Amino acid sequence: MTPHINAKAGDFAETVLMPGDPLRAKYIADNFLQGARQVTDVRNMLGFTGEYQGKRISVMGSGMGIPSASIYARELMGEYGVKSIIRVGSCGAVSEDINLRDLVVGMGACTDSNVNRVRFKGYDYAAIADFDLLEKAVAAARKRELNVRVGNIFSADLFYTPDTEMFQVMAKYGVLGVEMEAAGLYSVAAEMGAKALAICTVTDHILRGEAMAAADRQTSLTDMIELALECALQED
Ligand SMILES: O=P(O)(O)O[C@H]1O[C@H](CO)[C@@H](O)[C@H]1O
Ligand SMILES: O=c1cc[nH]c(=O)[nH]1
Repeated sequence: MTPHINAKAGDFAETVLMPGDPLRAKYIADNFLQGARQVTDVRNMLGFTGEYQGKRISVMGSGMGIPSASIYARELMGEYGVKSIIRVGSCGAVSEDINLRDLVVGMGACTDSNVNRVRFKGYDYAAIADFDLLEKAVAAARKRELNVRVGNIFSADLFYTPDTEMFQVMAKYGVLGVEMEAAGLYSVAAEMGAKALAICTVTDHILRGEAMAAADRQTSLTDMIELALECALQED
């Protein structure tokens, strides 16, 4: 057990899907995994392990923001033998050519958080996805003819930022989506010698003020979850 996870040794599979919302973790376990059982519930940050097409896979919530996600990723990779974490999140778009329901794969993650400078002795750490996972996700998306975009995302500390002009800067620099965890998840994985990838569904367009309707949200999340599971299937 760790301070934040009360699973037993061996309860987690080596590959974990990680949404921010613990209830999305339960939804994935209930609807996509066979024989899933709950393995942790500290602070209601639920985690489950089951099977997908015969392969053992886990799913656990990360909470919102880099500090929360970093705790769970660190404990899973450090104490439970987890080798790959695939984030399945939501994000907001800032570019004209990104639309609701698009899937965004975070090849890299910019951030306004200071955590990676703390880790990296004040220098700028380039937070990048594991290339092997990235390749698998892109190949699986092509096979499924999913509309995925691959590139930089931005992991923000503040959901309600006072600096809204920054959204225009992000758009100019080609940021595909704004979310709150990937830049921390990528550096924890690097620190632990493990693999991480963030896949996000565009659930709102920040500059256009659009938000996905509930029915659309369900279908698009399904595309993202199945894509992540397809990647997870190919992990060792
Ligand atoms: O839908 P999830 O995975 O929680 O991701 C996004 O949603 C939350 C903010 O509403 C943040 O965690 C952000 O990263
Ligand atoms: O962090 C997030 C997630 C979804 N939409 C946003 O605007 N920000």
